[in-house]
Amino acid sequence: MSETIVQLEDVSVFQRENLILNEINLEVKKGEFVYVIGKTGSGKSSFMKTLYADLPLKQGKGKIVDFDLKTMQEKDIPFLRRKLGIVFQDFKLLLDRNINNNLKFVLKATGWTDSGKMENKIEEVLEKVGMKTKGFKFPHELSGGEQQRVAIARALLNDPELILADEPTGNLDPQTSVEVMKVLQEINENGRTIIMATHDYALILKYPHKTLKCDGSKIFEVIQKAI
Ligand SMILES: Nc1ncnc2c1ncn2[C@@H]1O[C@H](COP(=O)(O)OP(=O)(O)OP(=O)(O)O)[C@@H](O)[C@H]1O
Repeated sequence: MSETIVQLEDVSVFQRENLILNEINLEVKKGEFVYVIGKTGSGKSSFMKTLYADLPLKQGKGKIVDFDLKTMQEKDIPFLRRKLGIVFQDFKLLLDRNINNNLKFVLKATGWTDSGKMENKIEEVLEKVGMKTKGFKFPHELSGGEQQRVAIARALLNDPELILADEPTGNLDPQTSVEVMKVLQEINENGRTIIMATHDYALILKYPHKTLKCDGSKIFEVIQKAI
């Protein structure tokens, strides 16, 4: 029986007092790759934020990688985030240090202390995204696609059970988007669960996966032809 990574029952998503999405019922199993699509302002980011507990779950039931979104407290959030790898559109690398030190910073912040182990882990994740030789470079010395690959490497540092990617190709040209997508695809083929919000229909057609659409305060599965 495959493991459930996300389970939402009758969930509503609010931004302040405004209802953005409601009646969300969803199950994501280990190893799935799921897209979240929808027009600007339809609630994709709000949905993703609910999953990583940036927006509190006020209505409905939600479980994500063993955490109960309804009952979890502020102090539990860092522990949830350690089980997730989060990738944003704007990379969010620290500009004042090189790639190795960006990754080391995250490892130290999440409790790693052994220098040798940290170095091995950094090499391992950079290799996974094809950036093994670039660890000494600063973010501004890398292209957008390379920076996003580093951001994906950073998301892999703590072997997350789920990767949440919010418009990861939003700042990239079509060719670079495909390269970044290939990295995500490979990570998924190695068993990692991925939920990715995107506007990029070309990518969805090229790499078809289960697709959820946000529209009219609802989120529902669509088949390729209907996108
Ligand atoms: N911090 C906030 N405070 C209040 N309202 C917000 C906030 N963030 C988003 N909203 C509102 O919530 C709605 C959904 O926004 P959201 O960012 O989730 O949409 P989206 O589908 O991700 O859009 P985009 O594709 O442009 O990123 C919009 O009406 C937006 O104005």
